[in-house]
Amino acid sequence: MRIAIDGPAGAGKSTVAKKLAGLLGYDYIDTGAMYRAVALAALSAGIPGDDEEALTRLAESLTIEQVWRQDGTTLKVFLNGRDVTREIRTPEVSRFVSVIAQVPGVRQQLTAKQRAMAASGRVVMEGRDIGTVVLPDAEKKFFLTASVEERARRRFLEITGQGYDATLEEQIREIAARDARDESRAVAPLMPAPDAVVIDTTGKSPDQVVAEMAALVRGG
Ligand SMILES: Nc1ncnc2c1ncn2[C@@H]1O[C@H](COP(=O)(O)OP(=O)(O)OP(=O)(O)O)[C@@H](O)[C@H]1O
Ligand SMILES: Nc1ccn([C@@H]2O[C@H](COP(=O)(O)O)[C@@H](O)[C@H]2O)c(=O)n1
Repeated sequence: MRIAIDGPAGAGKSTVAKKLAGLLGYDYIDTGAMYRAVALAALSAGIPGDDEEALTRLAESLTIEQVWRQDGTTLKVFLNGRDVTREIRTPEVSRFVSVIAQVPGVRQQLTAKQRAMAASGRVVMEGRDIGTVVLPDAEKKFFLTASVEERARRRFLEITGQGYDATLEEQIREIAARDARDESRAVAPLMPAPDAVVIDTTGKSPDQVVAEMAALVRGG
């Protein structure tokens, strides 16, 4: 079974996707990490966000690998063989990623790589367009949501918990800006697939959300 999980930033996709994959013994693929790897490579190469040709060539040339340890927590991301797991999460990459994600050629390149990665089945894949574009015939599709304030609060707690400086207002602005770009882009805009189960995670713990999803997966 291929399980697609989509939704906006901070809805809890990675958290529940890892737990669900661990529970089912499935592979886990974080497609946002792949867009982040392209953004990191573009920043390093000094390619601007509006150079669609250079960004597309770059996305085509990169080797992006993910190594998932089925302990329910550990995903490592490698860019051309180098571990970039931490580097792809910097604020600079987070600001740039939804810009390069608007480039149709970049999306085409990454979609092809993602389909190849899911070919074995038994996979939980999360992102923004998995149920609509990457795996439109996935056996189970979920779309997670939560209010902007709730998602920003979660991100704020995560960042400050790691010892970094942040304000809630700045997180609300950043998440709202990313939502706007993801929802309005011409190719593969963020939206639920017509056959996705929509789950509002506001006020629910990750374990509650995973239990809800696992019941739906097992129930067929
Ligand atoms: N149901 C939940 N209740 C409370 N906090 C949650 C819940 N789900 C996730 N979180 C927390 O919210 C933060 C964001 O979650 P996560 O990274 O899983 O979101 P995401 O949808 O994958 O975001 P992004 O698309 O930006 O990667 C994390 O700190 C996580 O621990
Ligand atoms: N299938 C996807 C996945 C991600 N994106 C873009 O990447 C950004 C970062 O994603 P995270 O899940 O790591 O936060 C996201 O804001 C999208 O712009 C995408 O377009 N399609």
